[in-house]
Amino acid sequence: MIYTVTFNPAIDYNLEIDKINFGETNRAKDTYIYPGGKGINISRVLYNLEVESTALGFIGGFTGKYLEEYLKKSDINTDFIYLDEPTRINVKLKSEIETEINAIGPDIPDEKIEEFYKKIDKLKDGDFLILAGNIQSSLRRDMYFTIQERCSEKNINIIVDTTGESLEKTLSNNPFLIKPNKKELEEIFNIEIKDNEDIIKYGQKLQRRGAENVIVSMGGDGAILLSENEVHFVKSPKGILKNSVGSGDSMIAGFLSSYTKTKDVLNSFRWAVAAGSATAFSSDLAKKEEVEQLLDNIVIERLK
Ligand SMILES: Nc1ncnc2c1ncn2[C@@H]1O[C@H](COP(=O)(O)OP(=O)(O)OP(=O)(O)O)[C@@H](O)[C@H]1O
Ligand SMILES: O=P(O)(O)OC[C@@]1(O)O[C@H](CO)[C@@H](O)[C@@H]1O
Repeated sequence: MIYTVTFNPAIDYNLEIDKINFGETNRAKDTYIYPGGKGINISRVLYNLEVESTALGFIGGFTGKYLEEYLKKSDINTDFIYLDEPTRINVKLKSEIETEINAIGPDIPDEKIEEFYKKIDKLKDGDFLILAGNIQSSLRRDMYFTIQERCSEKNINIIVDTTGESLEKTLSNNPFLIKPNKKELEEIFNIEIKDNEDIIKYGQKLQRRGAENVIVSMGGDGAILLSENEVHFVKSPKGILKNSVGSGDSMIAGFLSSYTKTKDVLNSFRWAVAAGSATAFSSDLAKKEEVEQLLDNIVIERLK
C-alpha cells in the first residue's frame, strides 16, 4: 500500500483575477476550491492514475470535514487524526503571475502525534510512505526523521518532499526519493543555480548525504533525475499554463504510479514529468488521459 502523510493539509482557494491592485478591493473573475496539501494531492493524482493509496495526516474543523468528505466521495482511502482547530485555507492568486499565500495551520498536540505514530507502526514491508509538505512550526524539524526511524526495522520505501532543515535531516536515513525544485536546492546550499551542471553538482551532494534518487524539478524548464550512477534530463512538454499548484506533487504520483508496477526508475521519471505538466496545464490536478497524452512526447536525454 502507498501511504501519503500530510501534517498540514489545506483547502486551496484559487482566485482568478485579471490584475491585482494592492490596497484596493479586487474582484475575482473566477474561483475554484480544491482539497490541498502535498500528500493529499499525491493521493488524488494516484487515484486519477488508478493506483490505490491511503491519505494519513491531521484535519480539523469545518475545513477538515469538507476535505475528508471530498476525498471519501472520490473513493480515496483516508485515515486522519482529528484536531480541534480548523484545517488551514491557502489562497492561490492567478493573475499575470501566480502568487500563493499559505496559512500557518493548526497546532498538533503531543498526544495526537502519539496517535499518529501508532498508525505508522502498522505499516508493513513493501509499503511506500510519502512524507510531503510543510510541518507546523511548533513541531520539531526532525519529525520526518523520527518517522523514518520508526520504520527502520521494516523494508519501507520512503519518499520525502519538503524543504530546508526538515528535508536535510532525513537524508542520513537514505530516503528512496526526494524531489526538491530548483529554488529549494538553491536554499539548501545557499547558492544560485546557473545551469544544469550546477543542478547535477548539488543534486549529487544530496545523494552523497544519503538520498537514493533525486528529482530536481524546474517548472516549465523540465526536470533532472539523479539515480544510481546516472543522470537524465527531460524537457517539459509545451502547453498553456493554467495552474501549476500541485505539479510537483503530481510528479511524485506519476513516478509512483509507474514505479510500483515496473520498478523501472527511468520510465517512472517519464510518468513523473508527464503528470507534473498535465497538472500545470489543467485547473485541477492531472487526469489519466491528460497524462497519457503527454507521455509519448517525453524524451529522456542522458547527461551522465
Ligand atoms: N509551465 C510549465 N510548463 C510545463 N510543465 C510544467 C510547468 N510548470 C510545471 N510543470 C511540470 O511540473 C513539474 C513540477 O513543477 P515545479 O518545478 O514547479 O514543481 P514544484 O515547485 O514542486 O510545484 P508545486 O510546489 O506547485 O507542487 C515540472 O518538472 C514540469 O514537468
Ligand atoms: O505549506 P506547504 O505544506 O509547503 O504547501 C501546501 C501547498 O501549497 O502545497 C500544495 C501544492 O504542492 C497545495 O495544495 C498546498 O496549498
